[in-house]
Amino acid sequence: MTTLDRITTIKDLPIENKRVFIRVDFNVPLEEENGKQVIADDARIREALPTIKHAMERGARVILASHLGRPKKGPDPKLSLEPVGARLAELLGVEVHLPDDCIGDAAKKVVYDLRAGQICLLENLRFHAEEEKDDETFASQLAQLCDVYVDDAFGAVHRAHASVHALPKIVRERGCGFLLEKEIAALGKIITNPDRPFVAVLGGAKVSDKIAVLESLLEKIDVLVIGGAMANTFLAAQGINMKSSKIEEDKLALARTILEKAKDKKVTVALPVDVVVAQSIESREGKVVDVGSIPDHHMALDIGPRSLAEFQKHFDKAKSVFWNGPMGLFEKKPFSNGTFGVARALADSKAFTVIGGGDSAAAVKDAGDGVAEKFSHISTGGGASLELIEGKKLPGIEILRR
Ligand SMILES: Nc1ncnc2c1ncn2[C@@H]1O[C@H](COP(=O)(O)OP(=O)(O)OP(=O)(O)O)[C@@H](O)[C@H]1O
Ligand SMILES: O=C(O)[C@H](O)COP(=O)(O)O
Repeated sequence: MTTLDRITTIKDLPIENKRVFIRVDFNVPLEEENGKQVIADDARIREALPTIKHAMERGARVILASHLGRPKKGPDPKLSLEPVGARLAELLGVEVHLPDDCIGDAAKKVVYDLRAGQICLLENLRFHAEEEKDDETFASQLAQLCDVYVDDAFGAVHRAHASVHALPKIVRERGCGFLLEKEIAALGKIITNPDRPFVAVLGGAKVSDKIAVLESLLEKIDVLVIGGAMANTFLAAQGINMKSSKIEEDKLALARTILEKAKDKKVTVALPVDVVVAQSIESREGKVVDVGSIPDHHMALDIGPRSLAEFQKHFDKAKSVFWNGPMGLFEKKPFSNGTFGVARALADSKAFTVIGGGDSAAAVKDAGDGVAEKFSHISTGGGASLELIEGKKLPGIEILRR
């Protein structure tokens, strides 16, 4: 359910002077520089600031908790939240206390010493395997730290993990932060009550990752625009020889079924008419060819300019757009024009534009100054936004309802 029905927002929770546990999603991309872990994109930290600031200003004792990466065997220094704490301290201009564990005496000591308006960030929740098992004992150890629970970790609400599910189940005073509220409102609007025409733009690497979302979108949209490696499979399904392009052979029949369903539902499908090809993903330059004329030993790595112009016609008429997945190998310059072109075209459209996280959100930030700011909503959740669009009930949201 994509509404805030029966969910209390932080504004209405009794947080003054209380110990308030805020589950955030600080699972940020890291890069190693001179042996140190450096944050490559701090968007998820910035997006959580309104909730954190609100709690501090209202005199709460703020306990932040997050996962980072997927540690397999207990604590891993490379996945410590310490660099995140340092960035947060810079952004807030206050000290952020960092206990070296999220439960037990280390955490209790720091949390119980907090005064009103002070803040701490617990160490990576996934250093305990119990987090991903939704373990109730682990959740009760976290519950010992707090009086009030706030979930602002949209990127993690599709996970039934202890800090997003078992914990709020046992904390009576619970609700959502401003980011979760904003995400539910924007994604909810686009799937429950979109202004029409409603255009979905899907791309990325695999059809298999997006079958469920594709099928559910077909019930709601007017136009389906497909690009990226995903389009290769659809073009091959129509009998086009994609030569060395990345395609999913075992999804050709499924692609045909989706195209038939789209026809039944009167959904217009727009596929690339030209592509940028090269002999390898390492090639320094690409060549634009029509989709039916890909030379031997060449692969499609981006959509071409005519495809972009065709897609643009749909964007110009659209009133709502949902975009997930890049149009090509956008990380490499010769193959980035299609993705950046779609980003700029959507930024300039008058439609309500929503990006479903992941690579497309990163691409929009690289597309040029001011492009990202022009989107109506860029979700901080990849998997979570897709599952919400599919119409699934997400455990971290449902558990907050009264
Ligand atoms: N034609 C293509 N050939 C090869 N790789 C491609 C092509 N088109 C897109 N890609 C690659 O697909 C990857 C993105 O695919 P993915 O399905 O993961 O996208 P996403 O859903 O936006 O990301 P996330 O899973 O992080 O939410 C990018 O690394 C991109 O370079
Ligand atoms: O980055 C994400 O999509 C969220 O933080 C969830 O992370 P996960 O896929 O490792 O559970």
